Amino acid sequence: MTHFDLAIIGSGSGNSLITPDWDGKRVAVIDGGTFGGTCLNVGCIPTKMFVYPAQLAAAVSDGARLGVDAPLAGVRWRDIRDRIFTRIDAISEGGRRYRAEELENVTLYSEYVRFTSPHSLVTATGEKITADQIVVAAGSRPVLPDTPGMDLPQVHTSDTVMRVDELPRRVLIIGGGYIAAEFGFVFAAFGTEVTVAVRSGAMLRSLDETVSERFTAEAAKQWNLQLNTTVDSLKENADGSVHVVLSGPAGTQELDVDLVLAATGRVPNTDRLDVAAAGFDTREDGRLAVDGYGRVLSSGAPVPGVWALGDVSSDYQLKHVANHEARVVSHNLVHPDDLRKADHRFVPAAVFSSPQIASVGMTEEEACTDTEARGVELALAVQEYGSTAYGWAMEDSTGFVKLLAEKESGRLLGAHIMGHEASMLIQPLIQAMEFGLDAATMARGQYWIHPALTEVVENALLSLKTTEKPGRNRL
Ligand SMILES: Cc1cc2nc3c(=O)[nH]c(=O)nc-3n(C[C@H](O)[C@H](O)[C@H](O)COP(=O)(O)OP(=O)(O)OC[C@H]3O[C@@H](n4cnc5c(N)ncnc54)[C@H](O)[C@@H]3O)c2cc1C
Ligand SMILES: NC(=O)c1ccc[n+]([C@@H]2O[C@H](COP(=O)([O-])OP(=O)(O)OC[C@H]3O[C@@H](n4cnc5c(N)ncnc54)[C@H](O)[C@@H]3O)[C@@H](O)[C@H]2O)c1
Repeated sequence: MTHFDLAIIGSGSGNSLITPDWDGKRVAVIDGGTFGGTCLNVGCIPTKMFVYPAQLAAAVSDGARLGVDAPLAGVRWRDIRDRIFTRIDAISEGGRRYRAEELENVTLYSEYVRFTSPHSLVTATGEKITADQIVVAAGSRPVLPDTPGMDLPQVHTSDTVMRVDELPRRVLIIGGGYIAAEFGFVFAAFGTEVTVAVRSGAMLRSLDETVSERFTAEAAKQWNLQLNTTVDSLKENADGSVHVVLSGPAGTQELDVDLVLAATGRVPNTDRLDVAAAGFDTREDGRLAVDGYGRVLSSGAPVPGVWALGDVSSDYQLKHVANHEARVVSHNLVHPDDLRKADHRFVPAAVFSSPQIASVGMTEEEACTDTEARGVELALAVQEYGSTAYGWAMEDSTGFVKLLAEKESGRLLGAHIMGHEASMLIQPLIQAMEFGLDAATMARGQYWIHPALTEVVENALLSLKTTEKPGRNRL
């Protein structure tokens, strides 16, 4: 039995908890997977490193529309893959080595672990660990549908698909969420024939309805998008390809593909931690239950010295949220008399597909319910990229900014952007929401560079027709 001041389960966002506050104290970092967790190894970072070259390839193909004829000579998948993972694997290994070998007060256990009581753990090889404080940052993992044939080696999840040896000629993606949207774009831009099978009638259904509707329409132009469709079975053909049977509105369809990507959501890793042995509460979807300070709950009450953060417990499976929660827990671990709460009021997210999407705050449906319940009027504006000078330059016909605000106060309730660099355009709107800047002041209280694409945000704010008086001088 080895005792620590702090034990951290998970080296993703959990790794950032080892601040100078812990110098001279005994810390255990426990991770049975690849050091650095999901975002670094199989998530945000490698996907975006594929998305960027995909954008280059797509821009070349799109050039003819603007009078630039530049044929795409080819995409070197292996070179792209190796460049990405040479860089990432070195970062992961460097982080592992630093924790395992260079920090004297830190012990790294490269094993999976489970609870035996609220403050004691046992590793897969039977090593017993106890700690005064434990942080569960064990993340989530992909979940596969129970379709016959899902165990074929040609079936991948986001954990493995980025490392395949060859760019597949034909891909089936199952699911209509974030991962389907991003990988659909990457594969299609690289020249793969992409079929996306979605159970419901639209992609990205968790997002604002206008975004979901318009993105689905754009996706249908780029991929063989099969809506209201289930995958009935997958079978290996003699040539190593996969025979797929789908059921949809047109009846049964059959097709052959070279690779299948299951992008059907992620489940928290709580079930592998035996949290029942520690008496911790879980939510209906399996997440570990925490309070606003990140304290793990047991029968609704915080367990002293046990914390959780990130995908294993959060309402959001997003890295910037896991990072924020890690900062909150990091503070709370060493300031028991001055606990901080996580701020989940305005959590933004972006989907790095084509078109790109970014959103923050309420969807239209949520804003309608919210304003109705509070008896206030809702203001809504949809501003097309194509209505601004930069939109003309791009000959853009799909991008838009949608804003939702309280009519009288001009307080922004939600912002949704689809189009070129949506993830960057949204940042001033996130800032306005977080710092309470009203729409009219935001629109007229500052200069907007002409003719930058940000003018579409300025015009969307002006189009809101809120009735409030701007709080600062008009420019
Ligand atoms: C393909 C993909 C793309 C993504 N893109 C984005 C993006 O662009 N932007 C964004 O904000 N988010 C993105 N995400 C989500 C983001 O990666 C996660 O929200 C984030 O990484 C979660 O961090 P975490 O610290 O909670 O968990 P993780 O980083 O998953 O860390 C958990 C660690 O715990 C270890 N572990 C689990 N169980 C045990 C156990 N019992 N014992 C010991 N160790 C254990 C695991 O091995 C893992 O290393 C993406 C996710 C995926 C899959
Ligand atoms: N850019 C980003 O921030 C980013 C990118 C990728 C992933 N992520 C995070 O990772 C999470 C997981 O991504 P994801 O795309 O796997 O999940 P998701 O929840 O976004 O989408 C899952 C999709 O699979 C469908 N589905 C679920 N079970 C199914 C089944 N049995 N058969 C057919 N379809 C099924 C759902 O209806 C949905 O369309 C995301 O929710 C997101 O939080 C974020």
